[in-house]
Amino acid sequence: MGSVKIRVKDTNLYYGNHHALKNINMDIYDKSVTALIGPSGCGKSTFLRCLNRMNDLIPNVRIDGEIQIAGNDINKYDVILLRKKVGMVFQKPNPFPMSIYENIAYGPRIHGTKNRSKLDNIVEKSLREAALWDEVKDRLKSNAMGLSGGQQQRLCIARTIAVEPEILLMDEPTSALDPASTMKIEDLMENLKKQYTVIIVTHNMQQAGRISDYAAFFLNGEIIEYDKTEKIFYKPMDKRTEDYITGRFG
Ligand SMILES: Nc1ncnc2c1ncn2[C@@H]1O[C@H](COP(=O)(O)OP(=O)(O)OP(=O)(O)O)[C@@H](O)[C@H]1O
Repeated sequence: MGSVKIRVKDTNLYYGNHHALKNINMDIYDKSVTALIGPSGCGKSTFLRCLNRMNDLIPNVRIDGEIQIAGNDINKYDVILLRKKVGMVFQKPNPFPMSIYENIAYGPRIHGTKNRSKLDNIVEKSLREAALWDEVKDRLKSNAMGLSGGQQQRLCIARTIAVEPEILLMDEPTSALDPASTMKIEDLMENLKKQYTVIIVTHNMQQAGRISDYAAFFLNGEIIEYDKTEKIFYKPMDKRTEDYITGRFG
């Protein structure tokens, strides 16, 4: 377990009049996987989007409180740099309609790396870290849209890693994938957490149990319980957590 990487203080979020996140306080640890769990509509994705200020793009959103990364208020960052530091992988793989190589090289180029051999190195390193290199090394020039869904999702992970983030946000990254691809991504998480702070939204309780170190149970915009995953799963303090974990609702 690492030190506190993200500190969320007294955070509320409103979509117009709808109070979607209620007084969230949470320390998220470096070099570990934190799972956000809870029934549909409880605010997990909204919370994830707070961490890289993606909610700023949605009209009529109001956020108060403070979120710090390594002690610094995220509102004080340049938003482009914040999103480089805090990468995001979405539910549906969304590769760019260009070659596998270009998908990975795109971000580093935008951030100023022009040298071809440096880019080659970044592409190889990122694809290796995302456990995709061996499958694609002979067809880096092929269009990424020709990859399988599971390969596309690992490509999206590689693309995120390529700009050297510190934090990886994953919003149900395996829910559109078959079981074999899901296992590959779960295996990958073990390695990713050695380098990054990983935060994952998942509806799959087995998955949360297998891959996360910490779990936060959300309900109606509140965090009901947040602790080591073992504790949340085997000795929850709150009856509502227990009911959710054991499948009584949600
Ligand atoms: N752009 C938006 N505008 C208005 N309300 C929104 C918006 N996005 C989400 N909401 C509302 O905020 C609440 C929380 O939604 P959110 O998507 O964060 O939940 P979730 O826990 O991620 O759900 P799911 O598990 O179904 O993805 C819901 O009531 C939802 O309808």
